[in-house]
Amino acid sequence: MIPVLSRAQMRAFDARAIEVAHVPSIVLMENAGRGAAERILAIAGKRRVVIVCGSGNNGGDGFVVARHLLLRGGDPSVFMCGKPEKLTQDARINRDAWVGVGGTVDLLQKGPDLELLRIELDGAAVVVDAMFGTGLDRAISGLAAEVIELLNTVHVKRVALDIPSGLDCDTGVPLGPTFQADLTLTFAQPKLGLLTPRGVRHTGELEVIHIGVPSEVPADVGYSAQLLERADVARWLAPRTSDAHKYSAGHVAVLAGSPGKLGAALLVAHGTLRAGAGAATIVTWPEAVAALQSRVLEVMTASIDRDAVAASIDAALRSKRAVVIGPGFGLDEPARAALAHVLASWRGPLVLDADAITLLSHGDPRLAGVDFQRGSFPLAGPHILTPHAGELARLLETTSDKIESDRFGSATEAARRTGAVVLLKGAHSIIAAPDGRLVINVRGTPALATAGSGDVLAGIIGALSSVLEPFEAACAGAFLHAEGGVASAAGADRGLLASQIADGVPAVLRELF
Ligand SMILES: NC(=O)C1=CN([C@@H]2O[C@H](COP(=O)(O)OP(=O)(O)OC[C@H]3O[C@@H](n4cnc5c(N)ncnc54)[C@H](O)[C@@H]3O)[C@@H](O)[C@H]2O)[C@H](O)CC1
Ligand SMILES: [K+]
Repeated sequence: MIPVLSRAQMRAFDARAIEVAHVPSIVLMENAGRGAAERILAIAGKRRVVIVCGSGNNGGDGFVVARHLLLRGGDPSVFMCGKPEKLTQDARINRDAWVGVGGTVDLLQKGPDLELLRIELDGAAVVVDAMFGTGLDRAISGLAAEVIELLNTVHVKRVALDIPSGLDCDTGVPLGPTFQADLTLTFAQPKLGLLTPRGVRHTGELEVIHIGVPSEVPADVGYSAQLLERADVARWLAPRTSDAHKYSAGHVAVLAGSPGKLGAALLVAHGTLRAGAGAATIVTWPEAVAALQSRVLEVMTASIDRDAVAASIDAALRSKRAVVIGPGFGLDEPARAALAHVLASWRGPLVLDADAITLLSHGDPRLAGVDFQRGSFPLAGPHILTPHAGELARLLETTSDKIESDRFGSATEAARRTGAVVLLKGAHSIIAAPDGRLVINVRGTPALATAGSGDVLAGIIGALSSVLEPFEAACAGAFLHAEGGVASAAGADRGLLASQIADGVPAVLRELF
């Protein structure tokens, strides 16, 4: 896993690299700028690269990029937006080094100067944003804001150094006018704000440039989250042994579906089986069972007697390894009674999704005996909640907008309050544990935003939770779901069916082992 840092942690990181690891800041800047220049040269070749530098260290990186491009046969052109007398020490050294190799700097000081920038951008291959990085602490205004608006309109590949100027480093919320990058080359470690759905819209593709800091530094200074990597999932999941039989691989009960919403139950079961469960049983309402019997081949069914909810669920859950509850299950009294009984009696892995989360958020004391809003820990056992922003907003009694503005904080808060692992869905799913661990899955494709996608995810996690700890099951589930979608979408950004996401999973598993 790759540590993801906040603004404050990034500052501590720099300080530690400089003071404890004795890597001078000017060396870090050189490594950052040279690494970025290599990447930009690969895109632009000999074509023009326009670099706009601020007066802080982000601008310093920009001067280093310019020098390396020029020395390797590129065609850099440098503008400075900011007062030369405000250049930081390292930025000044690198401005002078750029001038020393024959470079020039065009100062942008007033509106009409933008015309020169516009002319230079015409026909350029790349524009590099080196205006603000982790030092940004307020909305960009004045001439710098006009520069950003101009850069955002030109048809030139936009590359941001470290962070797109204008984006909040911690939340990914644009503070005002914000550079719209196609590619962000971030230095040393990914930053939190680059990985939220809002942040991603400004970040574009994300690449990390190593700047020569010893690898133990992030752990020394602490980090807020971790990026999930393929190797993590490969380490957790073991290949099946040759003597596996269907029950040793785990039998998952799926409490889902209701008349008119049978697809949800089928998709959960499909996801469960594709992710390696040995068997799946859909446990649902009698009329849903009747309708399912003509449709399912690989899945078993059991019905919940509305007059004997507890007894019929007990019978259906006997010898099951994990339970998934919620998709299409309903919000009526029998559904509530079923959920209350499962919460009170089932002590194995439990994945709560969709209607189960909505029922929980109504705060019915019969469900868990405790009120979430009072900050207690009502869910006992290895539980995983898989809300989207709207469901989490209901659970935390807030708005989706507030959740989206602080996804990391919201997921962490929900995990702390419920005592469950919380997977917050979205363009980048995040997984929070009650102990504060936070993991981000950046894999996936826009094609995953399709009806039933969440049902498949719940099913995949259900299968994994019968063989892994809940936190690992949720992380690995997010990975398999995303990669299954990528495999089946085959490059398309839409048109994917939820069942195809599940169908992509076995090939992803094969590649992992
Ligand atoms: N990660 C590393 O190890 C390295 C990072 N480097 C680069 O340094 C920047 C951070 O540089 P810093 O000088 O701290 O700040 P900025 O350049 O981002 O900003 C300059 C300055 O601007 C002021 N400011 C903040 N907000 C505004 C605003 N809205 N309008 C006007 N002025 C504003 C504030 O005072 C800032 O200090 C990091 O991102 C990397 O790119 C180094 O290369 C070393 C290695
Ligand atoms: K920048």
